Amino acid sequence: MDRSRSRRRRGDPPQIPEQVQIDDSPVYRIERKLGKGSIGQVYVGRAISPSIPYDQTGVEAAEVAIKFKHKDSKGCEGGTPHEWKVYDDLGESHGIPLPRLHYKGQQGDYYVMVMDLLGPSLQATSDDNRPTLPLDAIACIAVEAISILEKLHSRGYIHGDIKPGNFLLGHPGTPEKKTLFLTDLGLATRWQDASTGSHIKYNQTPDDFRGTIPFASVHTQLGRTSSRRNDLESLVYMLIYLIRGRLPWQSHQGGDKAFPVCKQKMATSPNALCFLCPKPYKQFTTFVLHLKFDEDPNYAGYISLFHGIVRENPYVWPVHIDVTHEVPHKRARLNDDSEPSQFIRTGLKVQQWIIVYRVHPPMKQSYFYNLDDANLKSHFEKGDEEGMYVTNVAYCSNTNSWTVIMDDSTGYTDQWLEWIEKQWLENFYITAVAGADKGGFLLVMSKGTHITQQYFHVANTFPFEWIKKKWAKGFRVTALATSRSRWAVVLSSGTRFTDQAVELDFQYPEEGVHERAKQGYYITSVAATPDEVAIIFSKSEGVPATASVEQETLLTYGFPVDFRIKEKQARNYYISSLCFGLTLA
Ligand SMILES: Nc1ncnc2c1ncn2[C@@H]1O[C@H](COP(=O)(O)OP(=O)(O)OP(=O)(O)O)[C@@H](O)[C@H]1O
Repeated sequence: MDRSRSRRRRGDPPQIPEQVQIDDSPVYRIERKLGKGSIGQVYVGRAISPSIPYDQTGVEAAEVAIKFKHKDSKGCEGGTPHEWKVYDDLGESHGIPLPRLHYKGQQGDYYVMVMDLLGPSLQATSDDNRPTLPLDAIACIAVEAISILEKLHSRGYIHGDIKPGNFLLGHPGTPEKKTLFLTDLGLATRWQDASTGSHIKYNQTPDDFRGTIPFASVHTQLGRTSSRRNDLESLVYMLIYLIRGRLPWQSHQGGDKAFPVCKQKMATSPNALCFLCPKPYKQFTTFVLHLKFDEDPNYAGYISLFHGIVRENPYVWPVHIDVTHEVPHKRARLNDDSEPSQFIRTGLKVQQWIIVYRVHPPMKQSYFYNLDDANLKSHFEKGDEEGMYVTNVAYCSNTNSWTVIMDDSTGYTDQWLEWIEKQWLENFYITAVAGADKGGFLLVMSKGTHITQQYFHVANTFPFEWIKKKWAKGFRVTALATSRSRWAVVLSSGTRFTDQAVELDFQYPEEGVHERAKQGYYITSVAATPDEVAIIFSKSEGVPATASVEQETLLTYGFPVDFRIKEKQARNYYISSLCFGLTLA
C-alpha cells in the first residue's frame, strides 16, 4: 500500500510514495529531493529493509537515486517511459558513463527507476550567472563530454537534451567522484536505423521541438530530424555557458522565447560566441557548426583541439579525466588549415533574390522587373493579349517595385488581377501571390487550372499548423508570399502534387534543399520575411523522383541581368519560383 508523503490538494498529481520496492529490490525509504526536470522528479532512496552499510556501491548501495515519472506524463504514452526503452536497447555493457539502472517498475501512479546515486550536476557549478570553474577544468569537461557523446553515438543514439543539468559528477566519497556521467535519456532518439545501420532520413517539421531552449541546437529548434551534430552543438553552448555563466540569448524574457532565441543563435558567429575564449573553443565551435546532417563527427580530432590545455593541467578539480585520449588516425588531427574556410553563421544579413529555375520543354518566358503599380497592370494586359500568362510575381523592397514572370505554356485560358472572392465563384483561382512592403497582397487569378477548391490564409507567423491540417485533407500549397513579416499561403485541392514538405530557416536552407532533392522533392514556392525564408517542396504525379535534379537555385543581390537568364533559357531552364527577402548570410 502507498503511503503519501504529505497531504495533497484536490487536482494535484498523486504524492510520491514514502517507500518504494520494485520486484526483489530492497525497500527504499524516500528521502530528500535531488532534482526535478520538466517531467520527472528524482529523490534519494535509502535502503531500510534489508538495511545496507554505507560503503556498498552499485545495486547493493545503501543510497540510490529514484526517479519518478507520472504515468500520464509526456514520454510515457507508449505504456512505459521512453527512457526505459533506451536503457533496454543499450543493454548492460554499453560502456557509456550513464547512471546504472538497477530496478524499474510501476508503483501506484508512478513509473519508478532505481539508479546509481550521483553527485552534483555541472549546472550547480554555474548558478547565479557566475562561472565558477577554471578554464582548464572546462577544457577537461569538453574532452570528457565529447568522449561520452562519441560512446553514446556509437551505440546508434543521440541524447537530445545536452545541458549542464544533465552532466553529473560521481557521488562524493566514491572512487567515481571525479568522473563525469551523462543522465536523462528521456529525449534520446536513434540517428542510426537499428536494423539496417543506415542514417535515418532527413525531415523538417517546424513546429516539433523538444528540449531545453537555451541549449538546443538551431536544427532542433527548427524541427529538423535530430542527428549527431545536434548533441555537439548543444555541447558548444554548454561549454560557453560554463565559461561565461550565461549564454548571449538568455536575456530574452517572458512570452514565446523560442523564436528570438533561435534567431539570435543563427545570427551569432563562432567568433562572437567564443569572444575572448581560448582558441580551441572557437575551433571546436566552427567545426561543429559546419557539420552536415549525416556527417561522421571527428570526435578524436575535436578532443585533440583541447589537448594543449588539458596536458598542461593533468589533474584539475573537480573533473579528473583520462588525458591519454590519443589521436588514433590522421583524420583526427585538426588544425588551422583544416578549419572550414566559410562560416555558415556569419551573423550578417543580406537582402537577396532567391530564384529557382526548373527544366521545362522549350517555351517563351518573359520577365519584367522594376515595375510600379501602373506598369504592372499594363504589362499584365499586354501579356494577356499575346497569350502569355503570369506564373510568378514578386515584390522587391529595395526598389519598391514588382517583378513579373510570364509564360506561354501555362495551360490557363484567362487571368485577372481581381478581387479574390468574386473570381473564385467564376472558377478563377489564385496562381501567383506577392506582398508589397506598403501592406497587402497582389493576387493573380487564373482560369483553366486543375484546382477545384482553394484557401487563402494570411498569418503573422508561418502557419505550419494550419498547412499540416490542410495537407491531411488533400490540399497542397500552390503559392506563398510575404508582406513585411506577414505570410500569405494559398492551399488548393485538385493539384498534381502528391506530397509536400517545408523548409523554414533564418538563412537560405542549402542543406535542406539538397536533402529534399535526394528524396525526390523539387521547389514549388519560395518566400521570405525580414527574418525567415520558407521553401515549399513538392512531389508530383508522373514526375520521376530524379526530376528534382533538373532544378537550379540562384541567390543574387540584384535581379539577374538579361544574358544570365537567356543563358539558362538556352539550356531549357526557366524561372519557376522567386522571391526577394532579407535573410542571414
Ligand atoms: N542518478 C542521479 N543521481 C543524483 N541526482 C540525479 C540523478 N539523476 C537525476 N538527478 C538530479 O535530478 C535532476 C532531474 O533529473 P532528470 O534530468 O533525469 O529528470 P527529467 O524529468 O527527465 O529531466 P528533464 O526535464 O531535464 O528531461 C537532475 O538535474 C539532477 O540534478
